[in-house]
Amino acid sequence: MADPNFSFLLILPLALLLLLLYFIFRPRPTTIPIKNRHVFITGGSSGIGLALAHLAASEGAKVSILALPFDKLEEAKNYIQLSTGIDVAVFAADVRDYDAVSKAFEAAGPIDVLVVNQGVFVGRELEKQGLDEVRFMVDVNLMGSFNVIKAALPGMKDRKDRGPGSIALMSSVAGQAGIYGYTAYSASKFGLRGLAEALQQEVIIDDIHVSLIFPSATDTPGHTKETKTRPQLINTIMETYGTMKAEEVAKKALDGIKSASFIVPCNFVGLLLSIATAGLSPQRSFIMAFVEVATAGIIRIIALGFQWNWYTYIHKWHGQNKGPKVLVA
Ligand SMILES: NC(=O)C1=CN([C@@H]2O[C@H](COP(=O)(O)OP(=O)(O)OC[C@H]3O[C@@H](n4cnc5c(N)ncnc54)[C@H](OP(=O)(O)O)[C@@H]3O)[C@@H](O)[C@H]2O)C=CC1
Ligand SMILES: CCCCCCCCCCCCCCCC(=O)[C@@H](N)CO
Repeated sequence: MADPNFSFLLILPLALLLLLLYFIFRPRPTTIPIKNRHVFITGGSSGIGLALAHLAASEGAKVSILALPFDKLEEAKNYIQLSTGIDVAVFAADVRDYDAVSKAFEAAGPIDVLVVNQGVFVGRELEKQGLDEVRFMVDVNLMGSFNVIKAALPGMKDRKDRGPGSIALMSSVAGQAGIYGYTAYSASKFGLRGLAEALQQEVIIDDIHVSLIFPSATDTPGHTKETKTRPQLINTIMETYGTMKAEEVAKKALDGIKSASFIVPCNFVGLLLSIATAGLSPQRSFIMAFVEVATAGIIRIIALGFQWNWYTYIHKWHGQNKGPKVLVA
């Protein structure tokens, strides 16, 4: 049997740490109701956005979706209406066009939950990627999110006695770690994190709660299209981590929004990454804060293990087994 004094010495500091974190963790927990609320989803015509729109409608939300003016928008509306019986409002706009986005929000009326989900991705090494493709990703994923939030925020702030609001941003695990072939995409998604961390401080007094969602690779029309054109090296690296279903990601995302979590991982790898990159992000669960503090060292070792694995792999791919070639004069 362990010496009781020894157990006490071990448990006491942990208990004190838990107590300290309980007093300091901010912002305080809250919950975001979904039933009978107006949930507005950009990029709601396909993949993760469509699955989320369907799930929110089936939980009794009034759902609006925004996407480019293609047939998919009407198809999505009919699909959700047929399977849930809930009427869906659709708005055709390019998130890169602020005026068009603004008009959509004027027509949509007050929003309780805004999900900024639209996104484009073309995996390719920067050297082989044109600046037009780089700009495309930054414009749609990052600037497009600014356009959407700027256009929606005044109406969301004006909500009188409507209960807590939410702004959720769809990032990616490539927005937590830089991944080979994703210089532009990762930059656009890392950008969302700065936006989200600062925005949460600005809108907390309006009872608006920001969530940043980090899906791993997910089986969607956008993903299927991308895997056909991206370099084989990316496909091989990604294969290790598997692919989630859009419905699974939607469930994790909606649960994260409901519990007003700032960081929302969607699978185990995402959870590891969330702890590894906790940094100065808000934390609404003191238990998670405790996990972050208690595992910081070991998580860093695991992260370094991943880097070791990736770099070894990249060198092998280029026909080198022992790391970078050293030029000897
Ligand atoms: N699938 C994956 O592996 C992962 C995806 N993500 C992120 O999840 C989000 C959704 O991705 P996913 O469902 O896979 O993608 P899809 O390509 O299947 O769907 C993207 C959605 O965004 C809309 N969209 C694209 N460009 C614009 C634009 N300029 N203006 C308005 N709407 C636009 C599309 O509309 P339209 O159909 O009209 O073009 C569509 O509704 C993205 O932000 C993506 O970065 C994150 C991690 C992994
Ligand atoms: C401490 C622990 C560290 C764990 C690191 C694990 C890294 C996982 C990499 C998963 C690759 C999925 C990228 C999705 C890119 C994307 O967003 C898609 N749109 C592109 O298809």
